[in-house]
Amino acid sequence: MLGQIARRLGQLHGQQICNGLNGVRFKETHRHLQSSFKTVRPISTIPLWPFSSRPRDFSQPNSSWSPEMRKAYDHYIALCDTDNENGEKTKGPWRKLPSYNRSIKYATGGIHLSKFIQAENRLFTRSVKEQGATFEYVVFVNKEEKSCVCVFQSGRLLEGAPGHVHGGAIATMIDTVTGTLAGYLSGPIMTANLNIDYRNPMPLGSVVLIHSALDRIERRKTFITCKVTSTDESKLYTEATALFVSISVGHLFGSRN
Ligand SMILES: CCCCCCCCCCCCCCCC(=O)SCCNC(=O)CCNC(=O)[C@H](O)C(C)(C)COP(=O)(O)OP(=O)(O)OC[C@H]1O[C@@H](n2cnc3c(N)ncnc32)[C@H](O)[C@@H]1OP(=O)(O)O
Repeated sequence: MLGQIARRLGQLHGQQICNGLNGVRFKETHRHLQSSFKTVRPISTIPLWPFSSRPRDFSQPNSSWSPEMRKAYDHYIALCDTDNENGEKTKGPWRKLPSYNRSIKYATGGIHLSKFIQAENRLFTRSVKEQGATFEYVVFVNKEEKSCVCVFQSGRLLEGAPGHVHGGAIATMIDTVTGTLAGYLSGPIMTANLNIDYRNPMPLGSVVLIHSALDRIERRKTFITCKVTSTDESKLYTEATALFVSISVGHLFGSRN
């Protein structure tokens, strides 16, 4: 099929050049030929796949981010790999993970599959288009320490108790961050158990850090601990433990491991 698409594109490409030559005097033909070559790209640069192959990373700074969110982001970005003045890479302990609007996009070839498989589905935390209205977050992992930190800014649509973040929204973020770490360390997983202690109410619109770390791995079980604090870490909002069980992809389609 790809061969057919390539041949068809090749034909169209040739037609465009030939059409440009028809009935045109030499000088004009020459000029036209030049402009044809300027505007018509060589076949090797024409994407054969009709869709964009670069998924959008939703964890990039945007105008809804408060100065505190941006400061925390810049702090961790400075601890990631950087290029120095000589163009050499300096290794940093942290790595920023991209964040897509469907988890299928993390799988090999998933970017393309997501256009066909239940294409309207969206990851819960990335389902609202209005920037800043719900979950603004970015996750950094530290491979050596088997830990991660998420900088999270809650939006106005996440209200629970008046002026404060809904406990379910906090649970969603804890599941997302601990699940991201478990998936990063153990491959495909699902949440089996999540225990949460809400210690202090979290003001709506505030920026917090969600720290997650590996506790232990036992057979198919990955145990993660989690603490949610203010950005200066002086205030503890929430504590949690989570258990993730490794699954085969078949598990998502009804078959047991
Ligand atoms: C660059 C890469 C980055 C990756 C970046 C990815 C980005 C993407 C971001 C999104 C990240 C969102 C992360 C959300 C993830 C969900 O929210 S998943 C949705 C919520 N979870 C579910 O719906 C799961 C429903 N439950 C199930 O499907 C099944 O019960 C489970 C959990 C898969 C386990 O079933 P099973 O495979 O048959 O396993 P089973 O033999 O029963 O148990 C295995 C072991 O676990 C234990 N166990 C099972 N359940 C429990 C339990 N509830 N409590 C205690 N122990 C248990 C068993 O006792 C057993 O222990 P051992 O005998 O080995 O000691």
